[in-house]
Amino acid sequence: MSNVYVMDHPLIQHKISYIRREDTGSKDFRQMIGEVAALMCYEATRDLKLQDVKIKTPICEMIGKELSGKKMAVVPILRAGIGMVDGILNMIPAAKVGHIGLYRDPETFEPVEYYCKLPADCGERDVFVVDPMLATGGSCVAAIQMLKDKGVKNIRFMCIIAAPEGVERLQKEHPDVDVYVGALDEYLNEHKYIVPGLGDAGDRIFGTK
Ligand SMILES: O=P(O)(O)OC[C@H]1O[C@H](OP(=O)(O)OP(=O)(O)O)[C@H](O)[C@@H]1O
Ligand SMILES: O=c1cc[nH]c(=O)[nH]1
Ligand SMILES: [Mg+2]
Repeated sequence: MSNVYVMDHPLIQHKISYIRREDTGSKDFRQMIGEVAALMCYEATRDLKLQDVKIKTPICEMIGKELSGKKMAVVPILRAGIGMVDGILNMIPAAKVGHIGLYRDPETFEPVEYYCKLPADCGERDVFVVDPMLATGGSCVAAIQMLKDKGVKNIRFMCIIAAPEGVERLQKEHPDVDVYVGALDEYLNEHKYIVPGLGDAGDRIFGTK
């Protein structure tokens, strides 16, 4: 079974409360989503492997450390996932970026695929799938399956707010995928929105409602 890490860092909690507020406008919402993503990326990369490297400072030679693992890619689930990309690239500038377009059908709540463009070598990369919201889990389960179908083996999923129902489904359908959650909320309402949540993340990032 995969691991689920719920963030307890005070800065992350503080910023999530700010974006939850209904009176936070798109400009601040977008900025905070990026900041939370960067902080979560910092927490979610604690286990990256290091190797020794010989370097020379202006003073002397020394053995330093450098990342030794596989190359990485970040894959946002469109649209809302786009809001997390820059924050993660600030931490991992060499990561490549793939895009998976899914929207949730408002009647059936099932994900509908409309776009997929991934780095050609994504099968050789460790992939972070990112989306601010994990509600029923349908979207992230579908996105992760699309990546596995392209040969990606090491996948992590990062979201800012999750419902327990979605986490359970994701763990059941992809037990090999570790999950990084900014805040674990209470339940889904009759429209499958997360309660208390923050509303529709995509609309709030892009100002479309
Ligand atoms: O876990 P689920 O029940 O699948 O719901 C979560 C999905 O819903 C939202 O996307 P939405 O369909 O609103 O698309 P958008 O990002 O274009 O707004 C959200 O960003 C997730 O992708
Ligand atoms: O609460 C929710 C559920 C799905 N998508 C969102 O943007 N918010
Ligand atoms: Mg949306």
